[in-house]
Amino acid sequence: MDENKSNPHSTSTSQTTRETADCIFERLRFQITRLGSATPLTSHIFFIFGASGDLAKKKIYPTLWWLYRDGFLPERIRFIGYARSQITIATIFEHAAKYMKVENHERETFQKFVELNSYCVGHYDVEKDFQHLNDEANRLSKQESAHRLFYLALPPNVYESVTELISKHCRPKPPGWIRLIVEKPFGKDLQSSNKLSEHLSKCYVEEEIYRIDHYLGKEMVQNIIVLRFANHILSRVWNRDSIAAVIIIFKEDIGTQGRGGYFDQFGIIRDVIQNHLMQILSIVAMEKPRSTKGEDIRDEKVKLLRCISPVKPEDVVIGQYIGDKDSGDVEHQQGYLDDKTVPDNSTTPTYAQLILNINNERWAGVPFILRAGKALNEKKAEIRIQFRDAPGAMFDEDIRENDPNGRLARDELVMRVQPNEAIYLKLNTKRPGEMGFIIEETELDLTYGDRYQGVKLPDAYERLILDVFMGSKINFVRSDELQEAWRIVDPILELVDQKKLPLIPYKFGVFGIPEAFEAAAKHGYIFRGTYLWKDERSGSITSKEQKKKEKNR
Ligand SMILES: NC(=O)C1=CN([C@@H]2O[C@H](COP(=O)(O)OP(=O)(O)OC[C@H]3O[C@@H](n4cnc5c(N)ncnc54)[C@H](OP(=O)(O)O)[C@@H]3O)[C@@H](O)[C@H]2O)C=CC1
Ligand SMILES: O=C1O[C@H](COP(=O)(O)O)[C@@H](O)[C@H](O)[C@H]1O
Repeated sequence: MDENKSNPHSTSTSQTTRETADCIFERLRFQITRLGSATPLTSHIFFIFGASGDLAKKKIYPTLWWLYRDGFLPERIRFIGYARSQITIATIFEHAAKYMKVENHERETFQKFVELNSYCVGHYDVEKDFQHLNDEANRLSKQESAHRLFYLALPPNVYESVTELISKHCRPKPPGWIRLIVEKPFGKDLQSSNKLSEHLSKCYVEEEIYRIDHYLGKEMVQNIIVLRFANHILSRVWNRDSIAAVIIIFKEDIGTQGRGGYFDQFGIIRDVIQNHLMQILSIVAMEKPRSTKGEDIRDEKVKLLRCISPVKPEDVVIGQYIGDKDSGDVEHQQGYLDDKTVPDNSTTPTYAQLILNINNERWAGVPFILRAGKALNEKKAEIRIQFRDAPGAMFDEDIRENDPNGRLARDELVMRVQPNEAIYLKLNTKRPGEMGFIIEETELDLTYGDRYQGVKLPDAYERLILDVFMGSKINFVRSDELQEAWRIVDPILELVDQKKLPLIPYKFGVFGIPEAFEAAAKHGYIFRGTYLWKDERSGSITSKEQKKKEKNR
């Protein structure tokens, strides 16, 4: 018998899930109105520059749709796409369709959203095109003082002219405000980044600029601050006395997939480490901010970055993927240089590991290892805090008998940013049921999918675009943070660009580069390879199933 039918008070799982999600949305909407900055009745215009491009199609249009669908955007809003391509808004929506994930019951709402969108053709450096865009915006919003948000989903070579012409021709009349969302890369090195910052500061005040780093919008990255500063038990051990090493890992199981034109000019250090991983590092290691205000948090991040010396060449390992001709997977047979958008003899790294030292009282001597690679065996991002060995030799005999490594495993706190967000603490326990002290590794586990069933975690772009509407800058990068992050990697980038560091080839689909593991071990990060994550231990999940699950999320 169907229990739900017989009991009017019971709900089906999907109903419960929907209700949980509704409660969360309701709470969020309340927070937004309380913060008041989205001012629901004032007109807003959201401009998407580079509307014909990849990011716009995959992330920006879908995010705007989800925010609109869930009732987070101001009532009076228009969206205007802008690019050089002679296309229509219909074409843009056709291309973005598969990323929008519109459900059948949402069709009517979606249609309303589509009707709020339009597209303007124009160049990125022609004054009259921007004047025309401004006229069009005024006509559509019927208000010259509508608040305006500009998303620059554009390659960096046009940032300067676009930002100048927006400021010159497309500012709203007061009291309308303007907010400019700038995508990374913010420059190519310290010098070009400073030049861009100087240029922006001539046309905009800092409050108007939102430098987006989408990792700052990820649930687990946002949780680091709470985990660290709302748990006394952790704050006592969060230092060099207890922590042996910290490793922040980014892995992708795809290659450049046709984005080689962009990637080859930047490489993995600029693409991922200088921004996403350095941002994570600064939150993991900063001192406690005075408050949760954006400026207080960013002040602490900058202070921390200032304690890091530029990376030394001996602390760097770089690599480039090659095709694995024996692989059954056609994509894995293609190396980086086989990508048609990559120059034939490119030496751009697709894998890098940098080991940093933070010269302050809390962290001196603790290696911070930043590791990122494309075309590896899995997609994963995580932070591992490895604690020091348990002192005293009490279990030595028992370990020698039972453990091939002859030493106790180190405790490790892992924050899995993606996929399947989780926080788990790896610990040693007595193997249950055994007579003696047979020790095995296990975990205290907070897997979000189990603990928070039915809770929808918004996509990083959803949170960040909403932040811009609300005028919250906590999750955006300040110019001095940016400057410090570039300072740390700048000398290494110079050596990489001059081809002065050995580039290690690795096969598409491998776990990583042995030289990087050896360097991490030499600095004190011990990887035993004996621990199995709970799902792997129980055999309940194979990596293919894991992938499938992730794809369906
Ligand atoms: N794609 C992604 O997944 C991510 C992208 N980003 C960042 O977002 C920004 C946009 O990326 P993405 O959408 O991939 O880029 P695209 O290469 O798709 O470029 C976006 C649009 O810019 C215009 N454009 C492209 N090349 C040039 C050029 N040389 N000169 C002038 N205009 C040009 C094109 O529009 P038209 O010709 O119609 O004017 C194009 O549709 C970049 O800064 C990138 O680093 C960040 C994170 C992820
Ligand atoms: O910024 C970038 O990030 C993506 C990875 O983002 P994720 O949210 O899927 O982890 C990366 O593929 C890309 O090269 C880089 O520009």
